[in-house]
Order: sequence, then structure tokens, then C-alpha cells
Amino acid sequence: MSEKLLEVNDLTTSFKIKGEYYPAVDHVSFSIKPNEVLALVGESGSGKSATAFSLMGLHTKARITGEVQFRDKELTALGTGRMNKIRGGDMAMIFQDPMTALNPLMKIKQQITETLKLHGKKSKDERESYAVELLDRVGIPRPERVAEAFPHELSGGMRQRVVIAIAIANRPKLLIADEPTTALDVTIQAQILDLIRELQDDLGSGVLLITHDLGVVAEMADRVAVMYAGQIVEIAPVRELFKNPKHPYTRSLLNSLPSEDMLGSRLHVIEGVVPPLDKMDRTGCRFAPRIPWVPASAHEDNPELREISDDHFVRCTCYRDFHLNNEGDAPASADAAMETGTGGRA
Ligand SMILES: Nc1ncnc2c1ncn2[C@@H]1O[C@H](COP(=O)(O)OP(=O)(O)OP(=O)(O)O)[C@@H](O)[C@H]1O
Repeated sequence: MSEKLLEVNDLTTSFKIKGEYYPAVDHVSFSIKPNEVLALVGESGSGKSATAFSLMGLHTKARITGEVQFRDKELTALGTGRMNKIRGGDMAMIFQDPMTALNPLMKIKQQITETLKLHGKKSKDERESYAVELLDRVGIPRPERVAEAFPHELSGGMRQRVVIAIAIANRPKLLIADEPTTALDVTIQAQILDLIRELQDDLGSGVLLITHDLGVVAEMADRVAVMYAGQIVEIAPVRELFKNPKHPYTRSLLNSLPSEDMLGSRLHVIEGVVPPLDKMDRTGCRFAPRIPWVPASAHEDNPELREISDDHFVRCTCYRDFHLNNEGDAPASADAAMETGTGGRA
């Protein structure tokens, strides 16, 4: 097998809005190696989930182009039947909300054995005892009892452990985790992340970890891809990204992280939101409207991801002209920056 487990090239996923297709994922390319955790970060609406769902073949109504090579199979060319075999087998997903991922009317045991059955694993008795083993493996106390429970009888953290048990049931080579801890409280979050890390180590799986939480990224990721308005704007090994962020969007995200020396001070992020798909200007640098104090000449007309140092890629040259102001913050608003004439520069 080649060193790459997953290779995504020019993936474009477009949704139909009022009769027209608009890309939510726009020529996205990245790869994941076995045993590697790639974090995909970005604000709400940047296209993270659409990327994940496209990989899993779950966007049946969208128009999808590009290549998704998974263990030397081209997934975009596979029919539903073969895709169903891969989904939940070699490629599994942990969803954000365990309550919607689980069937409320089925006992936990049944939900796990169904996955095992779909992938032709073991006899009925073996499947049932393996289901209990899996519950134990994901740290569920009294797994025999939990196996007989319905989802609503469990806490949020326990439900997410069940979702993870289902995801790892067939020892996937690739695990896609879409905001796996967002719905949980902080102490449970840490336990679930530890669990995912441990299982990933154990299985040697690659992981695509989708999150908007940079604390989670710092703890879990080997590499990080930053997504804005359907495009990856920066991708780098985790240490490099935290130590040497380039793209203004990445720097804005990192600037929104609280740190000890910022206690009591106000956090600043660049104002604005990701525009809706049908209102998005797709020419030039998509982040330009949110940093109007950076001169137009600093942006490229057709920004591409470019390798600026080993394994560190950035889109658009605007990062060279982007500076934080004296307080180390981006201006609280573009208008303020224009008025003060600081241009957001140091
Ligand atoms: N089925 C759909 N039909 C139409 N538009 C969609 C559909 N799914 C997502 N979108 C749009 O695609 C864009 C990207 O959405 P996506 O859910 O991938 O963002 P995200 O980065 O995962 O955000 P979040 O963190 O809120 O989940 C958004 O503008 C969203 O409204």
C-alpha cells in the first residue's frame, strides 16, 4: 500500500440553492497517512462538515467532482453498494451529536451488532459478545447492562462512547470525527479525546478531526488544515502552524485563543462571518473583505496554496502585508482600523 491512506484532489461539493449550484467545498486537496491525525479547522460555514460528508458519500443530492483516493480505491466512482461497504467498515465516522447518530428505538447491543453484520463479521453469538467487548474497550462500566439499554437511558458522554464503539467496530483504517466533543461538557470532552487518541494509536488509523476548537487541535493533531469559505487557506504541521501562522485567517483564529498573559484583557477576532454560499465573492482572496485595511495590491488575483517552507502551505500573498496592531490584536473592526489609519499594522 502507498504511504498515503487518503488522498483528496480538487474535491468540489456544490449545493443547489434556488436552482443554481454553489460550491461549499471548492477544489480542496489534502492527504492523510496511516496513523496521522489531520485537523480541519475553521469557523461555522467554512465547509468542514461538507468535506467530511462528501468523503463518506453522504451528500447524495450535492454535485461532487474531484478525486478521493482511499487505499488506492477511487471513491467518487463507486456506486452506493460498494460505498456502503466501505462506510462503517474501513472508513468510519464519529458524529457531533450522539443522539442523532444513534437510533433511539434500538438497544445499544443491536446498533453495534448491526454494523458488524453489515460488514459480514462473526456469528450472532460472537457479534453479541464482541459488542460487549467493544463497550468495555471504550470505557463503559458494566457493559453487559449498557448493551441492553436504549440511547436515552445513557448520559451524553456514554452515548458518545457508544458511537465510538460503533465507529471502531470494524477496525477502520480511517476515522472521521466531526466535532466529536462539541456536545459534551469539558471534563467528558477530555476523556473522549483521550479515548479517540488511544484507539487511533491502537488501530494505527488515520484520523480526520473536524473542530473549531484550537485547544483540541493542539492536543490531538499532527497536521492542521485551516478552511475558510470552502477553501483550505493554510496547511502545516501542528507545531509549525501554532508557532508560525501565516494566513491572516489562521492568525485571527489563533488570536482568539485565551492565554494566561491575556487574562482580564479582551479577546479580538477579525469581525465578520463566512458569507453564505450564494452571496460569496469567488474572485481573488476570499478573506480580503474581512481585512480591508490590507491593500488590494497585497492580494493575488488567483491565490493558490503555495509551499512557503517544508510542508507549510499558504494561500495568497496577503499574509506578507498583514500585521496586527500594537496591542497584538487585529483591529476590532475594519472601520476602526480605517478611521485610525493604523491599517491594522504594527
Ligand atoms: N445540504 C446543504 N444544502 C445547501 N447548503 C448546504 C448544505 N450543507 C451545507 N450547506 C452550506 O455549505 C456551507 C458549508 O457548511 P458546512 O456545514 O460544511 O460548514 P462547517 O464548516 O462544517 O460549519 P459548522 O462548524 O457550523 O458545522 C454553509 O454555507 C452551509 O450553509
